[in-house]
Amino acid sequence: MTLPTIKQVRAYVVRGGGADYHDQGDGHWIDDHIATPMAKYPEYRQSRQSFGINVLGTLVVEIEASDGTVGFAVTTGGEPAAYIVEKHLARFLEGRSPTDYEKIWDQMYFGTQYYGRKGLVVNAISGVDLALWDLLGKLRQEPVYHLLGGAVRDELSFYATGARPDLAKGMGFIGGKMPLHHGPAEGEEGLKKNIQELATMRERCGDDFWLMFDCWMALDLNYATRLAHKAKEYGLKWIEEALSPDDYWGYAALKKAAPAGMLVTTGEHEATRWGFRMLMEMECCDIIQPDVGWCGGVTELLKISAMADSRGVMVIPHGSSVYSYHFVITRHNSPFAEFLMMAPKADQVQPMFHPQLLGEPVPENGRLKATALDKPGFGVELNPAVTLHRPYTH
Ligand SMILES: C[C@H](O)[C@H](O)CC(=O)C(=O)O
Ligand SMILES: [Mg+2]
Repeated sequence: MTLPTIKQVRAYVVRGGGADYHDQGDGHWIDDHIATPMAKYPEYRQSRQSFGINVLGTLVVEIEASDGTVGFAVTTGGEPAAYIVEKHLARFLEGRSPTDYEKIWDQMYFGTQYYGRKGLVVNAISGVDLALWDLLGKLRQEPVYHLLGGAVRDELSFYATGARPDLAKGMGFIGGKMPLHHGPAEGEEGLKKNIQELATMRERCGDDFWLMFDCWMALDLNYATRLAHKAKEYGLKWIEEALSPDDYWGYAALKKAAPAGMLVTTGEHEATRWGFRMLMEMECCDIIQPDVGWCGGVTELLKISAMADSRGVMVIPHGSSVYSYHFVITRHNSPFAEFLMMAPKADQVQPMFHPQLLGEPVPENGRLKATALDKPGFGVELNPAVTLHRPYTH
C-alpha cells in the first residue's frame, strides 16, 4: 500500500504548562523548594523557575501529508527547537514517505551529530519522530500502540508523582513519588526534614503503598547513600535521579551502596541507545526512565527498550503522557507507568499536558484501559484554544 508523502513540516511554540510541564503559575507544588543542582546557590533554592527551568516552553511539530492529513506531537524545546526543526530537520522528511521513519531518524541524528547527540537537539528529533508516528497512525487509521506490536495487557496501572502521595493513594494509584525538598547545601537539618516527610507519608499511606523520592539530579554520592539508608526504615521503594546524568560512575557506586531491596532509578535526562547503553553496561540502575519526548522518540525508545529487556532492566518512561501510554502498553518490561499530578495542589487528576491536548486520556482509579487508546495515531488533537506561534519557516 502506498501512503501519501510528506508535504510540509512546521514547528510552533506554545507557553503555559503542557509538554513543558514545569511552566506553571505561582503556588504550584512543582516549584516549591525542590532540591536541584542549583540549590547550592541560595538565590535559586526556593524556585526552579528562578534559574530558568521553564525557559524553553513547548515545541509543537506538525507534519502534513500530501492528502492533507496532519500528524503532530508536543515536547519541551520551544523556540530553539523550532529553529532546528524548520531549518535543519525538515529537509530529511519533506517529499519522503512517512513509512521511512528509520532512515529519517538516522538522518536527523547523524545530520545534527556535530552539535547534537543529547538535550535540546534530541528533544527536537523526538518531537519530529513522534509527529511522524502520529501521522502514520492517522494515515493507517490505527492507534500507535497497534503499530508497535499491540497491547500485552488489558490496562495500564500508574504511580503518581506529586507532593501528596497520601491523596494519590485515595485516587487509586499504586504508589507516590515525592519531590525531594532539601539537598546537600541544607545540611543535616535538611536531611532530617526529608526523612521526616517520608515518615509522615508512610504513616498516612500505610506499609504497602509504594513511596519514592525524586531527587532531580541534586545530590552527591555520599548524601544519596546516607539518604537511601535512612529512608530504608520507611520502606522507600526507589531513589530516583540522585546524581548528575553525566555521573555514570556515581550511579554505579550508588547502586552497589544502596540498601538491599531499594531500587536505583534514572534516565529521564538521558538520550539515545548510546546513553542508555552506558547506564546499563555500567550497571547504574534497576529501572531506566526515558522521557519519550526527550530520548529520541518512539523509534529510538524501541531500541533502548529491547536492550533493557535483554538485561532484565525495567523501562518506566518519565512523564510523556500519551507517548508513554502507547509504548508502555506494548512492552513486557514496562509493567506500569508514571502519572505526573499537574493539579497545583496535587489533589486531583488533571491531564498531564493540560491545556495543550484535546482527548488526552487520564487514569481512573489509577488505571487506564488499553481500549481508551483506540483512536488513530496517538489519539489526541491540539487544543485550538492555545495560541501557536511559528517563529521560523523554511
Ligand atoms: C518532581 C520532579 O522534580 C520533576 O519535576 C518531575 C520528575 O522528575 C519526574 O516526574 O520524574
Ligand atoms: Mg524524575
